[in-house]
Amino acid sequence: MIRFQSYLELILNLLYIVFRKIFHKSHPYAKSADNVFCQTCRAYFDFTIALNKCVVIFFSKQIRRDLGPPSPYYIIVRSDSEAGPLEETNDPTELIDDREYDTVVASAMHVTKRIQNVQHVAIIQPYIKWGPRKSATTPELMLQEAEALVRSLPKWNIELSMKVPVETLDKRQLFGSGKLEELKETLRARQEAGTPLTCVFISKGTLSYGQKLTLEQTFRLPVMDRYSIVVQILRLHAVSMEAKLQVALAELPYIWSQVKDQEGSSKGSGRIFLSDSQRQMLQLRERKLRHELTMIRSHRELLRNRRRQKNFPVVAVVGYTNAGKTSLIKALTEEQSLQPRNQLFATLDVTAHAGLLPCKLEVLYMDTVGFMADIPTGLIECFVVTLEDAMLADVIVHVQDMAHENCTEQRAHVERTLRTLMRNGERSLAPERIINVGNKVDLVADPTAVTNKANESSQDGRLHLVSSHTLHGIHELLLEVERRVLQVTGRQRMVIRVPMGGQEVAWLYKNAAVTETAADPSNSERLLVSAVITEAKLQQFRHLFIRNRTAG
Ligand SMILES: Nc1nc2c(ncn2[C@@H]2O[C@H](COP(=O)(O)OP(=O)(O)OP(=O)(O)O)[C@@H](O)[C@H]2O)c(=O)[nH]1
Ligand SMILES: [Mg+2]
Repeated sequence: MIRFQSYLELILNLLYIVFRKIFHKSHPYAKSADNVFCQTCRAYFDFTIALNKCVVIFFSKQIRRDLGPPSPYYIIVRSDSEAGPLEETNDPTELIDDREYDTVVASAMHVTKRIQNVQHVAIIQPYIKWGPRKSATTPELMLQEAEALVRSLPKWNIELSMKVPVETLDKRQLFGSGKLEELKETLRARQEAGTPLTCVFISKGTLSYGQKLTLEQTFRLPVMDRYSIVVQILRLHAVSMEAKLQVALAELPYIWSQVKDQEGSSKGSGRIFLSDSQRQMLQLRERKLRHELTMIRSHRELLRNRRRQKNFPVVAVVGYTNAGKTSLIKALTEEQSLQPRNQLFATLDVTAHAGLLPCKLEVLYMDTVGFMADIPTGLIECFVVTLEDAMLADVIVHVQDMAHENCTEQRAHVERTLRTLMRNGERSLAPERIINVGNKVDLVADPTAVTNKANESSQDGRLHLVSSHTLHGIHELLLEVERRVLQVTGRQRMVIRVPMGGQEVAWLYKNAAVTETAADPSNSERLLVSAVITEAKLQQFRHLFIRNRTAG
């Protein structure tokens, strides 16, 4: 493979092109930029992205030999902005079933299509013992969360879990030599005692290429970090094409960071070495994925506008993964098709579910992807598209798992993430838009003590205790949702007296949520219509009917 050693070499090559342009205008081998494969030459072009988005394509040594003339390289330089229209991906499934990509991702992340295969996992939870970078959570809870992640993958068995103190998580070697030898011995002893191990899960956001290489060489087992385990779970749970494409996009920053680490590391090569054509494939893949997701985003926008037109108030249900968001929506809407699962990241698609408030106003509840601490932002960013809908909701219900030991930390993490998301969004995180819900109280021995503690640390008002299983507190929560929806959307409940059989009733049915009609006991020609109506619609009603009537 040929690489430019210096700018001087590049300049010489550019001069060479000019020279060729003048004297040899149409060389048969000089193909246009994006033409990666040259059939005529029966060989490949090496290509790379270099210097200011310039795509530089040049022939390999082999081709130069075939070409004969003593010229150095043929290069074609073209700026990215000149690139032709993006190849349309008519069938996005091609992006999901791509064998060439599968090889790359399997070697970079150990992520595999054979998720359903049995795995025997050893979990190692590194934690910083003291200092400013010490986690607010205990090592025991961190390990529990790591175990819950592995349990979310069916047929993945936890054979061993350990907590290991470290000074810092960023050293080139995660564990010191002594500790590493100790861990190697523990794993070896387990294997010899008959416990098969197929991989080691180091519960750290992302391991650098160097860290992973050392660990794999020492343990002689594939090593995974949180990012790759979460991607594995997301792959398993992604149902819609949108979710699948988002997961696919979430994998790319990880692969690139490993490649970058590898290039920067003096240690060995070859493990996830990417050929130039594989790099090109990844770049093209990223463009296609972004293109597809942009189309999905505009489709979402369309749906959002339609919903707005229909004037349904929207209530987004957000929270830490496994807190019970799907279960709560099921309890609020009584929709039987919803399937809560005791798995992390069970829900990957934002879905809307219609429900009735006690005043009979129809609202849409949006189920969302759960949050989780220590997940690199690159992974979450891909799901921001789906969360955008949630952030535009009228009211946000933040569900918390009261039975979880780490409830307070989980709550703080979700609040932090919401604030970040809001910063980029159109709407502010005003306290009246947030309802805090403490779920799973049926599992808590002393709910009052838990509530008092939670309310003390709460920034956004009181916590509503519910159980999505026993339905305890659900009616009170519905009343609270109703109060907030009416407040935030400027709706009011009213009883309007209208003529029996007049146009007014039809108009109200069309433009407001009519909850009840009854004959007026004091006037047999009148009807009492109870409705929930926005201020704007009320003005319109007055303008259309009351003013006209007065004028008449
Ligand atoms: N005991 C009890 N279990 C609950 C309650 N609410 C939810 N669960 C259980 O908690 C687990 C997770 O529930 P889900 O509703 O899937 O949680 P989620 O927040 O939607 O999870 P993700 O979509 O994975 O982020 C399931 O096993 C539920 O049965 C509750 O009020 N009481
Ligand atoms: Mg869910």
